[in-house]
Parts: sequence; C-alpha cells; structure tokens
Amino acid sequence: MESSRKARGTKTQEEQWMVENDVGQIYSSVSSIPPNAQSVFLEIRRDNHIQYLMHGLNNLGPSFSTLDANRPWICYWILHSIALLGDSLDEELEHSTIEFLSRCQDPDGGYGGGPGQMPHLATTYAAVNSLITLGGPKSLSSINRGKLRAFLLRMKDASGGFRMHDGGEVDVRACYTAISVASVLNILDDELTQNVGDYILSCQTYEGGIAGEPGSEAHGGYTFCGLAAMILINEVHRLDLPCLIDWVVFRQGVEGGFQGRTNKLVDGCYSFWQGGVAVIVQKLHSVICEQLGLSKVLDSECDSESYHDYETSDISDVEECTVETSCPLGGTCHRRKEVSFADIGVDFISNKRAIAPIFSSMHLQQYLLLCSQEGAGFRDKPGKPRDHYHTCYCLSGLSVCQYCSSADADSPPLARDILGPYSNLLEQLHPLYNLVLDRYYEAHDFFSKF
Ligand SMILES: CC(C)=CCC/C(C)=C/CC/C(C)=C/COP(=O)(O)OP(=O)(O)O
Ligand SMILES: [Zn+2]
Repeated sequence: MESSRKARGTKTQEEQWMVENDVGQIYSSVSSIPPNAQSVFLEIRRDNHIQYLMHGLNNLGPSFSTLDANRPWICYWILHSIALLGDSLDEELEHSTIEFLSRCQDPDGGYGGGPGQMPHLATTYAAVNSLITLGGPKSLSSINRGKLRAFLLRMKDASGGFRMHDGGEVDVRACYTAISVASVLNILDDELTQNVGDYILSCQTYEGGIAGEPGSEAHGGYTFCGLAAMILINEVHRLDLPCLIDWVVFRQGVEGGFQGRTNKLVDGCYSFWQGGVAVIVQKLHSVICEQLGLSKVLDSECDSESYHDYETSDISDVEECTVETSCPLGGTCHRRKEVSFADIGVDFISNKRAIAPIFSSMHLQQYLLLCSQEGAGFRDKPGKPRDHYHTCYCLSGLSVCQYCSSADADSPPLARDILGPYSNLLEQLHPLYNLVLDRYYEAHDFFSKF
C-alpha cells in the first residue's frame, strides 16, 4: 500500500491539504469569535439547502441528461436530504417522482438507472429507499415485491455474493444493496441469505475493515455495507469486531472528518460510511464483549438516557450462544439464535446503544459544518464543489453524530451533544438502511402485512 509520507520531515498528503485549504485557519478564526457569536458559523443553512435540493429534483425530468444512468440515486440523495432536514415535497412533485421511479422499474423486477434501462442493484436500492422516503400507500405499493425478489435471486452468485447486474461484478456493495432492499420489503429468506455471510467474511482484511472483494483494500464504503448486511442476515458475530473497531477509530483525522482508507484524505461523505459503522457497533456490545472474552454490561446498567451518566460494570451476564445449527437448506447455518428476518431492523433500533461513542462526534460535526457545508449544499472538502451525493451523506453523518450519545432511540439528544444551536437538530435515521427512522417504521408496518 502506498504511503502518503514521502520522506522524513516532509508533509503528509493530509498536512499538505490542510495548509493549502486553510483548514487550521477556518477552525481558529471561528474559535477566536466569542461563543455566543459562533453559532452563526455553526448553523445548518436549512432553507438554502432545501432550495438547492428542490431545484435538483425539479430538474429531474425526461430531459435530464447528466448522470443519466443514476437518476434513482439523485432522487434518493435529494429526497433523503430533504427528509433529514425535516421537510417534504408538495403533492405534484411527489406524484411526478413516484411516476418517474415507476418508469425505471423493470417489468421483470428491479430498477434501472432511468426508464428502459437494465435493472441494477445499486439503482434498485436507491429507488426503493426513495419510495420509502416519500412514503404513503401509493408510493409503497408501486414496488413489485414479487418481481423484485425474482431479480435478486437472478443476481445471486455461486460464491454466495450478489452481482450488481446481469453479467456485472460481484462485490460487498451488491450484497448490501440486495440484502437491504429484501429486508426492508420483508422478502428476505434463507434462499437469498445463503452463503452471503461467507462472501462478506472473506472480504474482511488484515486491517480490520472490509474490502469490496476478497484480496482488495479495506474501505469505509464497503465496511459499512458488509457490517450492515451481516447484521441484517443475523451473522454479525462471524466478523472480527474488535479488529474492525480498531480500524474504524483510526480513520478519523485531525481535521475531525473521516478518511475512507488508510493514508487517504478525509472526505465529508465518510461521515456517514465510517460514522455509520461507528454508531452501529455501539449496539453490538454483547457480541463484542463475547469476542473479547469480557463479561457483558447488564442491561439494567444501561437505563441511563445518555452516556454522560454511564459507568461500566464487569458483572458476568454473557449470553448463551447457539452456533452452527443445521440449516433448513442443508449445509451449515451460522445464525446464533432463531430470529425472524422481518424483526431484525426493528429489534436493532430498540436495543440500547450500550457502548458510548467510539469517535469524536463534536469534532466530526465541526468538520461537517465548517469545512463541508457551503452556502447551500455540502461538499467533500474545501476546494471541491458541492453535489447531491455529498449533501446526502454529510447530512446523514450529521444526524448520526447528533443522536449517537443518546442511549436509546426514544430519548432526544441533549443540547451539549449538538454542535451549534439546538435548531440544528436533524431527523434521526436508521443506520442499517440509511432511511429516516419514521419512514422506516411506516414501511415496516406496511410490508409486514404481506
Ligand atoms: C450502498 C452503496 C452503493 C455503497 C457504496 C459504498 C462506497 C462509498 C464505496 C466506495 C467505493 C470506493 C472504493 C471508493 C474509493 O474512491 P476514491 O479512491 O475516489 O476515494 P478515497 O480516496 O477516499 O478512497
Ligand atoms: Zn466523498
């Protein structure tokens, strides 16, 4: 792996970038302002962001030509950003977005990058998450779940992994997008999950993070995908979690942002990919303690509403584990306990975050608000232009930061956990799907009827 440090005494790529872009200057000029005046700089420019996002969606018509094979993604980035900001579309725009996404749906299942295009797992994930974010019976019932399941099965590879599209590449992103849509639409079953865990496990590297394919380099995007998918198929205990945690905590840079992989620059979008991993592991205390050979903190110890009041305990309460039971489809099943796939997403949210945040949430919020936020929209880093992808994942990362210090999903964050004014508070999201939590619950209720 290439190191960014050229020779002793020279600057790393990261140090060079900080100097060139005046990142130290941005931070010190804000901290030299009296605290009561700082909030102007630390405020989320909510109205400006919404205006920028609405403009993007209004231009997503048949004449829209840039990123032509990615239009469901643009819908998702914009709709999810608007939902995180607590806003929604007017009826006409909502109707035309549902119509547009319906035209991207393939008659044989799945969604393509535009009307008439070949179905693809990434755009299927984007379209399904967009329709769930829009919510309501018209939007949710527009998804042909039976055909979608058939498409997912056609994309399944002999390795256990999934292919992005017919004849396309098999990777961890394909595994996650397939598992995420199947889980949220309540069509996940033993046939779809068979050997997916083996494939993802083969992508965890010596560094602890997860790569896109076996033998590649660990990366934040794939680590998020692999970890979330392993939870959704109830096989997360098979990953080396202490090693994964060790890797992710060292990905937060001195600027406060996260990098995607070792020796690369920080980028606002990794606030969600890596920040998402960091908050997901807060809920995995039981399996982490077991892997470390430690006793679990009793649930009763976790009744507090915030980590500021937490104390750990070494009281022995290790859960019994059932490993390698026989699988209805034959072979070995790596599930620990019989749980219904339909309940995993809801159970995940109702579990307490029994581990305190493993990254500096304040420092990440500082990077996002001062370095990634533009007058309207967000960017990777100073010097780069804003775009809808970074707006979506920077806002998702901010939401993750704002809620990560509350022990459970029902307790609102404390003012001290929000950088800037409390009016910066965004909607809470479900970190396994990256959907606003209320929209996830609506979809879960809707699809549990089938
Ligand atoms: C749900 C879904 C489709 C998830 C996708 C996850 C994701 C963001 C994967 C990243 C892929 C990758 C190796 C980027 C490296 O780009 P780079 O070399 O330009 O960036 P870097 O220098 O920051 O590594
Ligand atoms: Zn980025």
